[in-house]
Order: sequence, then structure tokens, then C-alpha cells
Amino acid sequence: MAEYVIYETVAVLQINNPPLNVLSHHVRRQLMSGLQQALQDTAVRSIVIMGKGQIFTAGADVKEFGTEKALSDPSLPTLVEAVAASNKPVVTAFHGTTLGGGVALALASHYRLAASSVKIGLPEVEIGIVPTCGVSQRLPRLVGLQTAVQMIVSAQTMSAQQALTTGLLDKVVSGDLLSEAVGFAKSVEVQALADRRVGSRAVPGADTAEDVLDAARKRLVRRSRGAIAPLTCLQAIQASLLPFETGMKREAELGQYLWTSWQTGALRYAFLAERTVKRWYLPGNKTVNYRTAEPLVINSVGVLGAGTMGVGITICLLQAGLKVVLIEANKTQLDKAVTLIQRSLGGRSHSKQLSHQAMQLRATTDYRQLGEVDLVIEAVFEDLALKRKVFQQLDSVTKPQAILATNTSGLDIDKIASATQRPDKVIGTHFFSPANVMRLLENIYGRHTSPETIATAMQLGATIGKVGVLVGNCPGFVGNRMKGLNFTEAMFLLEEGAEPQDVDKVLEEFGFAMGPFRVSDLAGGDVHWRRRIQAGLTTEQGPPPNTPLLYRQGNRYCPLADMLCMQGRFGQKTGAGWYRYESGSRAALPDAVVHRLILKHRQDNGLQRRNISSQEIVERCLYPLINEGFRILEEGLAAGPQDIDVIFLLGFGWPRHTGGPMYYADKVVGLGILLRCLEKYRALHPRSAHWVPSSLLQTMATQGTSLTAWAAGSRL
Ligand SMILES: CCCCCCCC/C=C\C/C=C/C(=O)SCCNC(=O)CCNC(=O)[C@H](O)C(C)(C)COP(=O)(O)OP(=O)(O)OC[C@H]1O[C@@H](n2cnc3c(N)ncnc32)[C@H](O)[C@@H]1OP(=O)(O)O
Repeated sequence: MAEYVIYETVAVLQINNPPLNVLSHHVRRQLMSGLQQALQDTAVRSIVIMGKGQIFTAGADVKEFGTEKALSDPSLPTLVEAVAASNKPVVTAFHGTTLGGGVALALASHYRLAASSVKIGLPEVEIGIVPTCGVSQRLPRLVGLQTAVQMIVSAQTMSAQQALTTGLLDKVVSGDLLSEAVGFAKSVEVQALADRRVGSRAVPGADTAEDVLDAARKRLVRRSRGAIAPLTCLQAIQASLLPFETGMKREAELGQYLWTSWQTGALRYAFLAERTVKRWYLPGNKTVNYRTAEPLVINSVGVLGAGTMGVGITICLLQAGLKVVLIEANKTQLDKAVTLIQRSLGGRSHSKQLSHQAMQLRATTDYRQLGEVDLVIEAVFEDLALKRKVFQQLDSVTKPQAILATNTSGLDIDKIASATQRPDKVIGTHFFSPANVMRLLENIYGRHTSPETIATAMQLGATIGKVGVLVGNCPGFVGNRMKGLNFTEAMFLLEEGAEPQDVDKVLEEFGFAMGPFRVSDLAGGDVHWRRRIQAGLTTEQGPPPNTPLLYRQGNRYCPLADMLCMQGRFGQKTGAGWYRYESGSRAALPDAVVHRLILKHRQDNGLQRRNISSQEIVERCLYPLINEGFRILEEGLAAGPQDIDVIFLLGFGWPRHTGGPMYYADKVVGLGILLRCLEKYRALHPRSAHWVPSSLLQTMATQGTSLTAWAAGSRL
């Protein structure tokens, strides 16, 4: 609700809609009625709008979008224009975070005041809409085009000091906001309003406008990769160069275009899915869930292994204020890791100058130092026998109640747990590289993992700023199990006529930051080669004896990646992989060696080259992965499609504007079309089991059920 209180001649309208004061329909109604009351009351000479609680407002109520309430009277645009039209001075005073619609209210006001700790931002582009309600027209008039473009298109927040410097704020206050705002409102009651209306001003620096807009356009064309909101927002900003009323009309047209686009639905879904997965439960036993399981308190964590992952994990733990004991048997490696960690945390090599966070690190080669930690994360080489040995040791040196987590990216959690006397305290915590940057934490429960252990791993994820997604135990878990199929098909496309750069280009146009071959070169081709060797699919010398080159373990197989690895072409780190890299450069250059290798492979094996369309590349690379997602749901390895989508959005660079693989299948492709497509490719490629449609998909497509609706019904 919004509260209405009079302080002598000042009417104060306070938004009170915990926890984030979002501008839901009932709040807008009360604000509008408060505004009208203040305008009619002759004793009132000025008006203050502010918020109660932690923040001013997180903006429009995203959960209302797509429902009738979003545009019900008074809609946000109507409320904002009523503020702008007020003939009594309106002062917006904000604190905490002020986003989206909150900024719209402020820009329509005559004065803007804020607490010094405020963060101001326009996240609309991230949910695929234009900052309407006059924001795209008033903001450039107030702060100039350059800053407006930066705020609207980057969606980054601004500090109070920055906002003051750019002219967005009139005053930053450090005392009590309510009394400061009331005092300020009184002081401006006699001031004329005409030049306080932002809409009546001209955009400053209009002479350089074209340059600013052109530069921004070029940047966005390069970066947007199929997302329509950023460039549409830029068009709206450009309209601020027109007379205000004309610009407002243009803003409304562009606003309508995005408001009704499928991409805003997908982006909103992604926003909510990231929050939904926190409400975890076991798909096979819903009584075990985030409400019923209590996490243990974790103050100190051991990290075992100081390679790239171990270092990244240590950095996030220290950044979250936890104490860390880092164990590495190789002293040189340990010293190198400590330097990297200290550098990353802003400390220097002498302990006196270390940052407080870095001082919470104890680095040692001695396992026994793990005796007092509450939880250990093992990050040694990806080898089951090694991990089992390590877990046996951990079991003997750590206190009995300590949780033992493994950062495996696909090994069997139960097999690792069975090396200990405490399988209930063993869990998978799969970080993504670079671990201190990537926001995903895939948590994998084994057969014996206790609810308390799961709750602790999920809580730890939140503590270190990650989005934890709980999944069941299977080879590759959810992410790598699905992703593997994308690369398999990408390689088959090479056998049939494509080049690595063709496949990468199409998937980059679809929205991925990098196509599968560039990703493979970045990650290092040897990682998966070792896994294929361990799985008996290949050997260091080529196919296992008596094995046909193009078939392994009953399925079609492409040996091209193995052939590259046998030549020592592991990707960027060796200067060559699917592409070549000139010294010190990360630019992937098409390589004649690879071209000839593919050509020879086709010739040697009688594989016919044909032209492959972009559509086929998308279908071949993405649909098997999605089909596997349905299988994962069917097998009860993920609680819902949101969990799978969040894994792909945050761990694999899946383009956010498509919502994730499961949302994309459900809402963009359509389950019926997906099913028919899988059946078509199954007929063409009968030796690839991944084209066999999952029964869940078949049932849903046949019954015309929506995956998202099905999932919404089952979520806790
Ligand atoms: C005819 C032409 C068409 C034009 C129509 C015009 C209509 C008006 C439209 C446009 C103008 C205005 C636009 C906007 O304001 S868009 C909304 C902008 N705001 C956001 O995107 C806010 C995003 N929120 C955040 O970034 C964070 O939540 C945070 C930084 C504010 C707080 O973070 P944190 O403390 O970590 O909390 P959570 O993120 O976990 O959130 C807690 C809880 O609150 C829910 N929530 C957050 N923001 C919103 C919101 N804006 N609306 C509704 N609900 C919100 C969040 O989902 C969590 O709830 P849970 O899912 O149930 O756990």
C-alpha cells in the first residue's frame, strides 16, 4: 500500500509494499488517490514521494506483467504523467535501491533527493522492455544522451554521487531522509515550476547526438546477438531529440512493440526462474525441500587442489568473508595459487598489506590442517580413482560432522561417497570456470546425501553469490549431459559438409557468445579427449582395436576431435585446435590444416559433402540437447524446466532472450514441431540414439500440454 501523512504544508506519500515496494496495482491506486487528495487539499503546498523499509522501490511489479493488472487503471504511465502534471511541487526522495518505474516517478517529479547510499538503475532492457513512462524521453534531457544511453542500455546501477554529478539528483542527503525531504519540499513551495519540468527542456549536447548514437548502435549490433530490446531502447532514446510530445508517442510505439514481443516473456521467465530454483526440492520426494531441511552453519571451508578451479573457488569463498584452508601437495603450485588469490583480492605479497579477505586464507601442503573446517570442496584432477582416494583421506582427517563436497563435472557422486564412512555428508558442488565469475553452482545429491547436506550446499551457494541449482546424480549431471550432445552433432555436421566456422557463426547469430568449436578451443580439447579415453570410446593412438572408425558402442561417432588431439591440437593453449591462434592472440582464425583434415576424413570414409542450411545447424545442434532435457525431467533428475534453463543460462551462455532450452522449446519452437523434427532426423540418422524422442515430450506434444504450465503446477 501507499501511506498518506501531512507534515504542515507537505503531503508525504510513502510506498509500503514489502519487501521491495514494487509498484503493484494496489500501490499505484493508493499513490494516485494520495496525489489527488494532496492536489485538492488547499492546505497542502508541496508533495513528497518516498518509500518505507529497505528501499524506495524495485520498480514495476514484474509478476503482474502479462496479466490484466499490469495495465489496469491507474497504469504506471498514467500515474507518472499525473505526477508530471502536478501544479504543486513534487519531490521524490529515495533510498536503498531505486529501479525502473521508481526512476520514472522521480524523473516526472520537479525535484529529486536521495540518501547517500542509494543505487539507481534502469533494468528494463534485461527484461526485454523499453523504459517507458517517459524515462527514455526525460532522462536524456536531464543527464545528456551519453549517460542516458549508458544507463538504459547497460542496465548498470549508478551511485548517489554519480547521479548528483550527472544532474539526475538535485541533492544527496546524509541525515534522516523524511525530515530532509519535508524540509526541502517546504523550501521550494514558492518556486516556479515551469523550468522544473524535465519534459520542457532540450537534450543537452544535441550537436554531438548522432556520433553518440552511432557509436552505441555499432556496439549494440555487435553485442546484442538476436536480442531486440537493446537496439529498440536506443531508438527510443533517439526519439528524445524530437519535440517532447512526439518523442513520447514514439516511446509508446516502441514500448508496445517490445511489451508484446516473445522475448520479453522469455527474459521475464529467466528473471523469475533464477529465483524459483532457490526453492529447491527433491523431484522424487517433495517432502525434502528448502522449507523442511536446515542448513549447517559454515564458517570455514577447506579447498583441496590449487589448480584453476581451486583458486577460483577459494576467491569466491574469501570474498564472502569465509575462512579458507587451501591444500595443495605441490608447493610451487601452492605458492603460485596464493599469489593469484591475493592479487585478485587486492592484497599485496606482504601479510601486513593483505586485504582483510586475503588474511582469512591459510595455504598449506598438510592435509591435517583440515581438521577443524566445517566443509571441504575437493577440486583435484577429474579422475574417479583419484577422487575416491582423496575422499578416503578426507574422511580420516576432517571432523565427523564436516561436509565433503566434490567439484566433479560429471563423475558418479555415489561412487565417490562410498569411499567414505559418511556418504550422507557427501555432495557434488559443480562450479563453472572461471569459478569466481560464473554465477552457477550445480549441486548434485547422491543416493545417501542427507537433506541437511543439501540445504548446506544450497545455502553456501547463496552465501558466495551463486545461484545454486539442485540436480540428481547421472553421468555429466544435467549441464554436461545435455551439452555433450550439442558438440556431438556439431561434429557430424563437419562430416556432412560444414566447416567449424560455419557452425559457430550460426550459433553465435542465434545468440551464443561463442559457437561450440570456439568453446572447445577455449576449454581445451584434451579435457573431453581424456574423458572419451576413460569411457573406452577412443585411445591415445586412435580407435580401440576392432572398432569401426565411425561407430562406437552402438552409436554413430565422429573421430575428428580425437584426430586433432592426437596431433597435440588442444585449442588456444597450444595455439591450434579447431582454429589456429597467432601468438598471444585469442582470435580464432580458420585453419587450412583443419579444412584439409575434414576433407580427407570425408574422402577416406565416402562421406558426401552437401550444403547445410542455418536452420538445420540450429536444429541439429540444439534439439538433441533439448530432448535430453525432457529425459532428465522424465527421470526425475531436475525438479522442473526452470532448473535446466537456469543451468544453461548461467553455466553455458545460452542466450537469455530465448529463456533457456526448455522455455525455447515450449514457447518458441512448440513441442509439436520439436517432436516432428526429432522424428525426421531420427529417420535420417538411425544410428544416433539422441534423436529418439523422450516419452515425456511425446506425451506433452500429443496432448498439447505446455511444459511451463505443467511445471508451474508441480513447483513448491
Ligand atoms: C502499452 C504500451 C506498453 C507499456 C506498458 C507500460 C507498463 C509499465 C512498464 C514499464 C515501466 C517500468 C518498468 C519497470 O519498472 S520494470 C521492473 C524493473 N525492476 C526490476 O527489474 C527489478 C529487478 N529486481 C532486482 O534486480 C532485485 O530483485 C533487487 C536488486 C531489487 C533486490 O534483490 P534481492 O534483494 O536479491 O531480492 P530478490 O531478487 O531475491 O527478490 C526478492 C523477491 O522479490 C521479487 N521481485 C524483485 N523485483 C521484483 C519486481 N520488480 N517485481 C516483482 N517482484 C520482484 C523476486 O522475484 C523475489 O521474489 P520470489 O521470486 O518470490 O522469490
